[in-house]
Amino acid sequence: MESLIGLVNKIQRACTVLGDYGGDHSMPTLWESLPSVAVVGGQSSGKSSVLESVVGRDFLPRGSGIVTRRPLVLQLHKTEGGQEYAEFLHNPKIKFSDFSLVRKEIEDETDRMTGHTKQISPVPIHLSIYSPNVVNLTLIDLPGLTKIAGQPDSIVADIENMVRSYVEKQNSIILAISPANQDIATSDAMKLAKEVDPTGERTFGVLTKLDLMDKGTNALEVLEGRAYRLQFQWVGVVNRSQADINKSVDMIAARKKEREFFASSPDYGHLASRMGSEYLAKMLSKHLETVIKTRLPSILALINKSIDELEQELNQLGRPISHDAGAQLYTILELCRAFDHVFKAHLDGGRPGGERIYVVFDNQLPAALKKLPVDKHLSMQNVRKIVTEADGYQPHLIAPEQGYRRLIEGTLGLFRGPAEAVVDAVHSVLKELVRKAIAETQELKRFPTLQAELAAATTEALERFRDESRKFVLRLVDMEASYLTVEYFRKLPPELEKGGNPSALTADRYTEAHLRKIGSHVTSYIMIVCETLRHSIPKAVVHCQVREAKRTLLDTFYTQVGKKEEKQLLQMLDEDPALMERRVALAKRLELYKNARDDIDAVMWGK
Ligand SMILES: Nc1nc2c(ncn2[C@@H]2O[C@H](COP(=O)(O)OP(=O)(O)OP(=O)(O)O)[C@@H](O)[C@H]2O)c(=O)[nH]1
Repeated sequence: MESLIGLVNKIQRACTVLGDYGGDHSMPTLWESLPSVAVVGGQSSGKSSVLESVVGRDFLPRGSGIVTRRPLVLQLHKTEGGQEYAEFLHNPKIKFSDFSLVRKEIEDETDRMTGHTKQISPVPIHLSIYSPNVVNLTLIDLPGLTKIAGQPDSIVADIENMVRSYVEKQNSIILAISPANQDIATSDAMKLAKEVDPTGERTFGVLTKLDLMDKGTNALEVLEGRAYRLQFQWVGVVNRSQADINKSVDMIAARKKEREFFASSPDYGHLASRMGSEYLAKMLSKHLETVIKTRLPSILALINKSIDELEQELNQLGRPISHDAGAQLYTILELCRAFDHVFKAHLDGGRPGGERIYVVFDNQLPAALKKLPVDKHLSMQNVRKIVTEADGYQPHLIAPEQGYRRLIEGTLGLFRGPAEAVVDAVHSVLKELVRKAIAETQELKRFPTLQAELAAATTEALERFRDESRKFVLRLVDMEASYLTVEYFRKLPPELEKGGNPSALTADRYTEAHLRKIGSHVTSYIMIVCETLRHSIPKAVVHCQVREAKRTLLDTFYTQVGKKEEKQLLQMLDEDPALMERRVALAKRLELYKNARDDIDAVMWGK
């Protein structure tokens, strides 16, 4: 069975490759749920020394100022034998067996991310060490908490925030390093540990520099848990001094010296079996393994939940665009179809808006027709004027035929206005419905360019339908004026019959009663035409605009799209760049989670 620490190591590496190192809360993070050991302490407290003695190798950068500027995820893999080597995740091809080159690479890789500005970065460096002399363990080396004068406040705050972001996670085991030659009450590590883990249930206290304590004093108060109580026992260590380092005392010698220090110490002899770097490494490894074992089911549950969330969001965003022109054309047509479906639902029902067309026909048109100034046009004065003018110097013989025709033609001209108004009103409704349909078509949301092109194409089509419809309805009005319904007039009582005397007729041809009769005949005729138009205008409008919008709204657009080259098609399917980035990020995160699930499954089934 793969070791549990090995499993977490693997997932951790995948996290870094796929850009999950916590902090970004716009997406589920796996990194934050993985148990790990974070090493914290003030500057010069001995963090690097502890890490090096746990590994048994010199490999960490040294120097003045802030040396650790990026978190270093140090994964130790115990091997059954063979050569010791180190490997960086950012450059897995190189196996370092010279550990001084590892130090150089940590420095270079830190600079690659932060430049030479000496800034800090939360993006971790991953270093794996394979050796028969290590225990399986993952440690995260963090920048030293520092209050040293001369360093900018912003960096001090940045470091503190970064370190805190690591140790405040409930899955983090805190390895708090404090130097024994300093009052524990002033230890930076313990201050932070107390803040994020007040009950001390995930803090391991490590006391360094026991050899540097003033003669006659000892650290038993701390090591025996009386000065600062933690759930786990304190571990004391003795690392190489600066002088040892300068003299290149190797790690094997240093560990031996450390063992001897405790074994021979009158103060710490009774604690010797649980002191020193080797003990610390074994104890941490065991603890980490236990923590991982208990957390694994909840990590798996989190992974499954996150996979669902990520897949759901990815589905909403839609698949990425294919590079094949045929597939692109297909996608565009599918999107148009989706739009057309929504648009038709607005017109035919199911979605609101179509009923407004009926309102135009049922309210707006009758109201406009009612308001027409027919009475004014057929006023006595106007009737007289038109009738007398119509016959010129020749009096009409039987009936004022020309007068009738002119009066009717003139009045019917009034109907052009309401007819055009209906066309425009329906055009506005259709335009609005198209706008709504574009906005409501979920599938189109990610394609702003296609949306704009669809809007332009539909506007152009609707304008064409409107122009056609306008011509049609005006022609309906003109038709009424061109040829009158003769039956109506034939049914009127003949003028002659009334008086039976043509001279009497000529005499009263301009009398008020006669003119009023003409006006009333024309009015009745106009009312009949009005009733006809009230029905035929909506029919014409539906035929030319509404039915056409339903049948052929996108026909011209389809023809144009069919002629486009691959590049132009791709342009039409331009997506919002933020959305594309999001899709890529989600896909990467999903890959991470799926792989992690497979890895965990493999380990659990392998048990
Ligand atoms: N004598 C003695 N010196 C130690 C011990 N631990 C660390 N030192 C020395 O203390 C100095 C600082 O140790 P580091 O391990 O570099 O401390 P650090 O916390 O990593 O320091 P920064 O990375 O600068 O934050 C070095 O000169 C070490 O040799 C110890 O247990 N005994």
